[in-house]
Amino acid sequence: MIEFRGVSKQYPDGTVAVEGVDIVIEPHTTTVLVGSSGSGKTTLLRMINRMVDPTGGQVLIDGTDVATVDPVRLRRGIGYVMQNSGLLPHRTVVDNVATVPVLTGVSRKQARARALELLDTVGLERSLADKYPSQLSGGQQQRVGVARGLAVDPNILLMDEPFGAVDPIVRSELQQELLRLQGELGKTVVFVTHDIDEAFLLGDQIVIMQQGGRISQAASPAEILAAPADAFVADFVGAERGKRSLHLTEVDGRTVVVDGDGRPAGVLAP
Ligand SMILES: Nc1ncnc2c1ncn2[C@@H]1O[C@H](COP(=O)(O)OP(=O)(O)OP(=O)(O)O)[C@@H](O)[C@H]1O
Repeated sequence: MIEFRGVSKQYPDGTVAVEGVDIVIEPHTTTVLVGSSGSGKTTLLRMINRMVDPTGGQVLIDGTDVATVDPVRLRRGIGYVMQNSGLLPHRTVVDNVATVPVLTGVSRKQARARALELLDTVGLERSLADKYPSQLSGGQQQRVGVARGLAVDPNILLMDEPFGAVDPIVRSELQQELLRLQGELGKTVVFVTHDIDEAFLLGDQIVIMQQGGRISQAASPAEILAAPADAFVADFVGAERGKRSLHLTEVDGRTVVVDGDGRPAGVLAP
């Protein structure tokens, strides 16, 4: 279990990124931190693996304050997947996945064998193993990033906008893949996104952040939809959903799909 207790973060320049946050993240569940740009999502995520240290409060993993754990040792049990995959460009796919296990003392041969298995796990052909990241599509690179995050077999997987930089179709595939993976692996996943639809799809728990790094609501998708905590949540959930809600209209005898802003999104085949 991951617990935030009264956590705040003020950066040295005075910016308050996170203010008095309390969250409980149950094991083997997915929690999505969602909110607009600058609402403190990445800062919160990075406090779990001590890439950022809080200036107030505590972050606990299974009851232990992470401030008391050596960061390098802590990160061995926590996978991290970032936007744009963060792969090393001069290393092959298999080496990118195997790098951290090798650093932690696993033999090269074993790490490579495990990396190849992980390519299977994330739905990549093993024939890609000896290619370089630039030879892969954006979606394939993100899958390698997920494989790398899983390489040390962590209990906790942190994902910072991992699907933000790919096109909507690939994004949808990656979301489905993550749901499948999570069903198989049952990690404790903490996922950051701007996209409320992505949050509703992936999250067991959704934490809606507002500017100034305060939580507006932390609850299941159903609870948030049924009873938004305040006008901010209602607006955030409603406005975002409205934008994406599609409806059909008839134009010149053809059925056109129109989004919530009135823009045509496609034409249905007759
Ligand atoms: N190292 C830093 N020094 C000073 N201010 C920072 C630093 N990192 C982040 N901030 C500020 O803290 C606030 C929260 O940033 P953070 O990146 O956590 O938000 P976010 O919700 O993840 O945003 P985004 O969705 O744009 O990534 C912002 O105002 C940001 O400018």
